[in-house]
Amino acid sequence: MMNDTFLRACRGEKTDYTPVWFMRQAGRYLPEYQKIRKKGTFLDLCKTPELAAEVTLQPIDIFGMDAAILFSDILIPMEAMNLTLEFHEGRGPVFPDPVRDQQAVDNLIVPDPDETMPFVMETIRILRRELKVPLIGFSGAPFTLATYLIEGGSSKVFLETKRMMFQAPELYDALLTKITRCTSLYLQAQARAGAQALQIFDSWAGVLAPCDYERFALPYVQSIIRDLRQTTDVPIIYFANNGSTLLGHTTTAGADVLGLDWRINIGDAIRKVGDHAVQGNLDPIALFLPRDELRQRVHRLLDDARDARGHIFNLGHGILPQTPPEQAKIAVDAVHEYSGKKA
Ligand SMILES: Cc1c2[nH]c(c1CCC(=O)O)Cc1[nH]c(c(CCC(=O)O)c1C)Cc1[nH]c(c(CCC(=O)O)c1C)Cc1[nH]c(c(C)c1CCC(=O)O)C2
Repeated sequence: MMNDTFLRACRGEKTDYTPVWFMRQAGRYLPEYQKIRKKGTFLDLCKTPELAAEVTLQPIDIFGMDAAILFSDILIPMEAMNLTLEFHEGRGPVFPDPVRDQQAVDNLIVPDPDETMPFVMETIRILRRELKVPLIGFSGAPFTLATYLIEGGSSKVFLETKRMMFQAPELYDALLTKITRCTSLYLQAQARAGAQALQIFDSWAGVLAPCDYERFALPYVQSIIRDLRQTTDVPIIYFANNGSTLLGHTTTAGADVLGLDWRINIGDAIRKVGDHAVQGNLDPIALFLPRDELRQRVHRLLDDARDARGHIFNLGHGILPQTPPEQAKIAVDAVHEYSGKKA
């Protein structure tokens, strides 16, 4: 029997209880992950379907989340676009050749996802055979992906990205248009392979002024979602991190579900986003609260979200590597018990 509570909540249908999963739920806070990760590099793990599937399943088996998220990374398709991608321990992703001029944009290809990323599609097929909860596929949003390409890795102030927007808007648009096409095809391929929902991560949307978000980030997300609506009916989740001041815009992205970070009260957000389902939004560091306070936090969040047209409990951003696994368990159980899941 398939547990479809998560998919029903995405579509705004009534559910017996509130479904829960955590962004970055497969990862370094789990000793079980560390054990497999030790055998090779992060990119090797992403590209080995049996192992990627195994680490995807770990949090489901350990904590009983209501959805699984494919183990991969938003930057994997950037490699397929013809870029060199490295992960440096302690520093995160690095693109040694940043994309900052016309020639670098011309060098990018729009890859066939089935040919260039067969390991992703194979991981999805393995997972669909093994899972009893829905599988979420994902991508980065074009703006967020572009920041890594233009900056050459992670950034704090995004000077090079904003400089390109403001001083070379045509170059910026050419780059974003290629990333958008790649992402659209990549998500469609994930749905064809068996992904049952798709999440678009816009991790850096919140660094933009609303007028720049509207011009330089939102149209590309809208374009991807329009394409997806032509080819698949899986629910689409759009997570614009640090985006509570952008809700007037993000509601026009075309998604079924809006992901929320923790900087806004979820009840206030629900009043603003009308007929969308919402996903979120516990501060990931609230998982470090003493047990009873953590449980109370979870209860309060569920109370605040009671008028939602669909609520998927999640963190407001990814779970931190330092999180004690037993604290994740307390939160998942609290969501299930308080929202009425039968044992
Ligand atoms: C911005 C971003 C990235 N990747 C991702 C985002 C968007 C979400 C967010 O905002 O957090 C998305 C992502 N990355 C990973 C997943 C797997 C699925 C899951 O959520 O469990 C997902 C959905 C695995 C990962 N992606 C990465 C790891 C750690 C790799 C390791 O094991 O050493 C994992 C498990 C590496 C990664 N990947 C990225 C960074 C900045 C880093 C290094 C920083 C860090 O260490 O947290 C880019």
